[in-house]
Amino acid sequence: MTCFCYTKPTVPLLDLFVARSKILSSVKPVRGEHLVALEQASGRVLARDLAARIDMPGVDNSAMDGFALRVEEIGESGLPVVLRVPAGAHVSTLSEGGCARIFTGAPVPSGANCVVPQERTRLDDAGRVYVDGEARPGANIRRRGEEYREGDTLLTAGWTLDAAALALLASQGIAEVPVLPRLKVALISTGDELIEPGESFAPGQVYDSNRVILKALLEQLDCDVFDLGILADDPDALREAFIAARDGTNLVVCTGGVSVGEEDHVRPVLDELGELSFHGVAIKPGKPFAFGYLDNGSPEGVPLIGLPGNPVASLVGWQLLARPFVQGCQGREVPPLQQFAVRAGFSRRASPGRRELLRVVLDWSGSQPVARLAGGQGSHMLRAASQAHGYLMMAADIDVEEGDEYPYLPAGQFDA
Ligand SMILES: Nc1nc2c(c(=O)[nH]1)N[C@H]1C(S)=C(S)[C@@H](COP(=O)(O)OP(=O)(O)OC[C@H]3O[C@@H](n4cnc5c(N)ncnc54)[C@H](O)[C@@H]3O)O[C@H]1N2
Ligand code: MOO
Repeated sequence: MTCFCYTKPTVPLLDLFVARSKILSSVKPVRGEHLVALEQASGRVLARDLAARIDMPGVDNSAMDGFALRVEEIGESGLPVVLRVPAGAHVSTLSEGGCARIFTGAPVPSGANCVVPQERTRLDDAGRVYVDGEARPGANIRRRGEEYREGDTLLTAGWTLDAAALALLASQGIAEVPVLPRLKVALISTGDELIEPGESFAPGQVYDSNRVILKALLEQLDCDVFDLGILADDPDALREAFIAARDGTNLVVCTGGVSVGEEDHVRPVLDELGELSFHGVAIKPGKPFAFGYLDNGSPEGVPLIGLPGNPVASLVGWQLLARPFVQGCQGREVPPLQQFAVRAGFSRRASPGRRELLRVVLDWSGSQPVARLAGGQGSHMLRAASQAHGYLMMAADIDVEEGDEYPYLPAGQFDA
């Protein structure tokens, strides 16, 4: 008699932080660099350290609209205005016994040692300036090079060129920036039940939500995404797609079909076309996360990340494991997980053998924030995930007690 035995030997699940260091130790940053125009550089990753070309500020200049003068010449009889210095003027010289009308950002004339804001001055009919209150040498003068000097490092290799970084480079007159190549990522959904948003729905079908958000998340990180669409639960289709995906890409990401049922083909096809590194992480949701390599003739192969099909498990697997791997491969610095202690506003039974990442909102109505469940916690329940401010991370096998503190992971850290 043939006996179908579904109980396979249990492979121990990897602890979340062990899985994180394992995947991060596999990072191989993209190589090569090219120049892009500053206005095309938003979100790109800097390929080399960049040094300042000019002192900042480039010249001693005024921090205020007012009058530049010599402190020691301030007296009862006032000072005549002998110069007018708007921003953009050349550096001039202040003659002895006079003061200069000056504007914010304008070069302070040599000889002057203080700028008095106009609100603290009076002007008489003869055009002489009188100072109210104290004036100190150096006041309201931004000194040449006080922020940094020519040759100082401005930004280091691996820096993400966000708005402030671009402004810094523009302030140095830099018009082109050396950046790393974009990471090329192939993206695949698997599942006979999946249909595209916008298509008409029949009971039993499921709209593919994972691919939509993964594409958006990869693009937010400035990856070049090759969207290979939805595949049937069929090993031949998956094999063909993996073979197509491994050529000319730096990474393959797929969702669904990564668990242990006979309709789950990711792991067997990966075993056939490459090598599994690990499969199964002790988190809920997100357990059947898989990481390995597809052979493509190169010594390293192409990394493959298999995310679970359940939508919240896919999102959590992305945020905690896939995203830091992508950042590392892009040449970016990978920040550690941000977490701080927050009180639970509920009690809950622990999940056996897995850390559970509860989707919570923070209630700030009291003196301290309290975490409340954002809604249903099933790994198929996207509504609570969409409304959550973050995750309260429960330890495996330890119940949550209302009023006790637990690590809280703000969701904002997972935004690009
Ligand atoms: N016998 C066992 N069954 C399951 C286990 C297990 O350990 N033993 N693990 C469970 C866990 S945990 C998860 S998570 C899921 C993940 O399974 P798969 O990665 O194989 O995903 P599928 O079976 O293909 O789909 C699961 C679920 O998610 C829906 N889905 C799939 N893809 C998408 C998509 N792109 N967009 C939206 N929804 C998607 C799919 O329709 C299913 O409902 O396995 C458990 N089972
Ligand atoms: O990852 Mo699953 O239940 O842990 O969704």
